[in-house]
Amino acid sequence: MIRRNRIMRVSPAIRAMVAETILRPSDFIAPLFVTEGENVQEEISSMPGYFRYSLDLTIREAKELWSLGIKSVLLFVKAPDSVKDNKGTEAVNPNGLMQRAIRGIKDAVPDMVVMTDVALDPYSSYGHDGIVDGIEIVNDPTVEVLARMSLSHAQAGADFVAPSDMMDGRILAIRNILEQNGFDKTGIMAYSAKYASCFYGPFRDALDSAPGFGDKKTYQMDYANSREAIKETLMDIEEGADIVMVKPAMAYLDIMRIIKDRTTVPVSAYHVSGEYAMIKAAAANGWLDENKAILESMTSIKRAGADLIATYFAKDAVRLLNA
Ligand SMILES: NCc1[nH]cc(CCC(=O)O)c1CC(=O)O
Ligand SMILES: [Mg+2]
Repeated sequence: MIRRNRIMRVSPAIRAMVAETILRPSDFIAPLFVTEGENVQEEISSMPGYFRYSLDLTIREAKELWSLGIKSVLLFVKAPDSVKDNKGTEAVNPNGLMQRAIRGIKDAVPDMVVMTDVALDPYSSYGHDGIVDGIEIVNDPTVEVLARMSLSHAQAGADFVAPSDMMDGRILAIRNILEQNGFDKTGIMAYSAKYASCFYGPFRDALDSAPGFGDKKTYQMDYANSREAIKETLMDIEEGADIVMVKPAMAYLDIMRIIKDRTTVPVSAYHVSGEYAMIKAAAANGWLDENKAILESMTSIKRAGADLIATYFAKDAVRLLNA
């Protein structure tokens, strides 16, 4: 025997020397769920250990994330039913919860890269990402609202808007409205290859945003497909996306690898709510070691090509890296 592969695995020191994939705090984007009120902290039933926070506590959380070395947050808001409609009225309210949250976080932690979810579902009386006509989610009227929504986030101080809606043409419309209004330093992180996935279930609990009828399969992608992910992603880049995203993560690492190899912009993964819930549930039963599962998952996502990882485990992962 002249080829002894195990030599490179003999000791922790040797393994560290040849490790190809190293996680860093700045790899992570921490999603935050903001709700109305003061001193409100509500645990999400299907996401144990993860909370909706009122703005005051969201700001406290953002400060802590920054102190740990996390450079970016991705904001979602839980809108009360009373402001939901079929037009996205609240989505463009300059004093809406999202707009206040952006200003609050940028005031308190100015260097934090604030990214914002752009889609109508938290504001939709139908729980859909766009405007509903009959049983259809209509594309072009939705794009028009998403563009205005993005502008209002930029005006509030968002560094990146993150359209998660999967309407056609929204990246171009958003880039145009930002340019026309002088926001030439506001970026777009496009959810480009976003699949219609059961793994978003806990997130919809968090925001009370489950679709009231049907599903999202006429706009989000069919998980049977991979080449379509290339088409979607290359088009988003042509339209002006600065970062593209593959979502969910663990069941889509093949897509991540393809997208990484076919593009030259940073690629983000979204390790979604159901992926978080699976690890939490197994760990709670003593069936998985939670910390090990987190590090293995995150390292694998990065190894597959992700430059950035949005994950509810961001804080845990960084604590583990620093431990
Ligand atoms: N468009 C809204 C949106 N933005 C991010 C997620 C899912 C995130 C997660 O599950 O963690 C969703 C839900 C959906 O598309 O139904
Ligand atoms: Mg698209």
